[in-house]
Amino acid sequence: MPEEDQPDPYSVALLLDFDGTLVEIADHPGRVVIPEDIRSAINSLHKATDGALAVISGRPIAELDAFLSPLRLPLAGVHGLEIRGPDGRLQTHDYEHAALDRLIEAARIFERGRSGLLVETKPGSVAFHYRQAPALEPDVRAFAAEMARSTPGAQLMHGKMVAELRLGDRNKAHAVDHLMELPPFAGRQPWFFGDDVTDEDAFERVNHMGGRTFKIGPGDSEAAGRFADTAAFHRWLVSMARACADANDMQGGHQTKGGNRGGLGEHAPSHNLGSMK
Ligand SMILES: O=P(O)(O)OC[C@H]1O[C@H](O[C@H]2O[C@H](CO)[C@@H](O)[C@H](O)[C@H]2O)[C@H](O)[C@@H](O)[C@@H]1O
Repeated sequence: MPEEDQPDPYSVALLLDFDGTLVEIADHPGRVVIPEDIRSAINSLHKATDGALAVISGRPIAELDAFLSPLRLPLAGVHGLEIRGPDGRLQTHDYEHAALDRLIEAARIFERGRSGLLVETKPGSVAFHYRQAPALEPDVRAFAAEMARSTPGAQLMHGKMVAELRLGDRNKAHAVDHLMELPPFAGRQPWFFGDDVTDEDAFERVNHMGGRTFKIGPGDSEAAGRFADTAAFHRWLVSMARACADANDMQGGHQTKGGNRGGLGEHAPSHNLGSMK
């Protein structure tokens, strides 16, 4: 890995997508599992960066908390509609609740008799998962497009085996903007990691901010860097966390600039931080 691809925990903010990035894609949204070494690496890197690590996901914050427990991290949920900053304060962007009720009602009717279709309802959003019935894709896309046309303020997004209708005019770029204005994120270089088309808004924004962007897996992307798959990203994340822990041990776990980060010391070489392969 080139030296410039090795983050210095003192100066970067790590922004991580959840599905396909921190967890492997599963056949059902409720069946994802966060590997213990990844939970532990996230915890170490959250400390090493003085708290400048956040998860930015399409899932609601309550679900992310449940999967990540006992970690309690800065989070952006439902593609930026919900944000919980480092101080623990939750902010929710407004949307028309009556419009969501109408979307849910129509979705439930559409779902009837379509075996394998999963309708997921979230604050400000309805998602139609067809992973268990891929033949439904054209039908789902046509229905979701029609609902988007007939619902003022609805945005249609296509993710991995899912079509999603969102209200509230937010996307992951807004989440990046919001978090990067807050300490300890402010003033750091954002590094964003994601696997899906729903991460593209954030890739563009982070590129524009002079940050680093990494796409996980195949597919066209605005991201400048790439990991072959989720497993490759996990190896890199774990090696980076280990390097931070080793650097901290070398310092005897002493207080470093900004507190006891459990991270690399001010003068530690950045090439300790592992490889992307
Ligand atoms: O922004 P993310 O953290 O990547 O979340 C995107 C969506 O992830 C979930 O759906 C996806 O993952 C499921 C589990 O692996 C998979 O079964 C599904 O096909 C994928 O689309 C989640 O259910 C959605 O709410 C998120 O928006």
